[in-house]
Amino acid sequence: MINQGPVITIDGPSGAGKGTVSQLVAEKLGWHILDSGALYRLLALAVEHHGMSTDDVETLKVLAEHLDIQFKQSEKGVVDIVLEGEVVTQAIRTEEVGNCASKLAAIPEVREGLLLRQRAFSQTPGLVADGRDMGTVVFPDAQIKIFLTASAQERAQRRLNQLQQKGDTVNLDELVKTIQERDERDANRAISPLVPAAGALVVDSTELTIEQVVEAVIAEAAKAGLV
Ligand SMILES: Nc1ncnc2c1ncn2[C@@H]1O[C@H](COP(=O)(O)OP(=O)(O)OP(=O)(O)O)[C@@H](O)[C@H]1O
Ligand SMILES: Nc1ccn([C@@H]2O[C@H](COP(=O)(O)O)[C@@H](O)[C@H]2O)c(=O)n1
Repeated sequence: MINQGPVITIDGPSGAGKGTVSQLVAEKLGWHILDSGALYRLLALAVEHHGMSTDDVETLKVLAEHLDIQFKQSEKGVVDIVLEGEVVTQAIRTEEVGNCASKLAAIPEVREGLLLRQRAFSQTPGLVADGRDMGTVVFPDAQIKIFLTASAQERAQRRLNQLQQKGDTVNLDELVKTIQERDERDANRAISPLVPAAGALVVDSTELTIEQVVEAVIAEAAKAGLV
């Protein structure tokens, strides 16, 4: 595998803060970012848009390899996620799409189809990659590996706040249940299960602020001589 520059991997369960922390660390370091969960979510949305069956795994693999996806820097400084010409930045963030993504993510052909696309994000000056198997499978040679977690209750509360800010009506108990179901599926699947990579620093953010988690990651990068 050719790694173009150093890689920091941030894996962990849903709502642990991976995306938020990855974004801030990447901004501080001036590095690229890979939101690998977005790729699984985009595939789930494409499967739904095309009314495809998830039984035909070879066709799913081809779709994963060739899906027309763009991450476009918009004028407002945010990244627009574009699927087959349509901006789907918000549409991929629902719990429903997350669940479909998690079901597709258990199919080996889907993971194979996305593997090289994910590795292609590794470019100089460096990459912060967030997901479930970044440190174990996609970037096993990464210089820094973080496993970011938090209690299911805290993660559900964070998700609730996030959804309420968008004006969605949600129920905390239902969110805890869906989050636990997704964790269970992600951690127990036969291929690339969600586990801390060997040598990963495990950070439990239940009692930490976002800034404290970012500092912990930057401190690791500094220890390794990356900053
Ligand atoms: N340490 C923290 N303290 C409080 N809130 C946090 C913390 N970390 C993240 N959050 C908030 O929790 C919510 C979920 O965070 P985020 O989307 O980054 O999680 P994630 O791990 O990437 O989730 P997913 O895997 O489902 O995409 C966001 O609203 C974020 O601002
Ligand atoms: N490296 C990854 C990233 C994600 N997944 C699966 O996709 C689902 C959605 O991911 P989010 O991070 O956007 O919530 C997730 O539940 C995983 O099933 C994955 O398998 N590997």
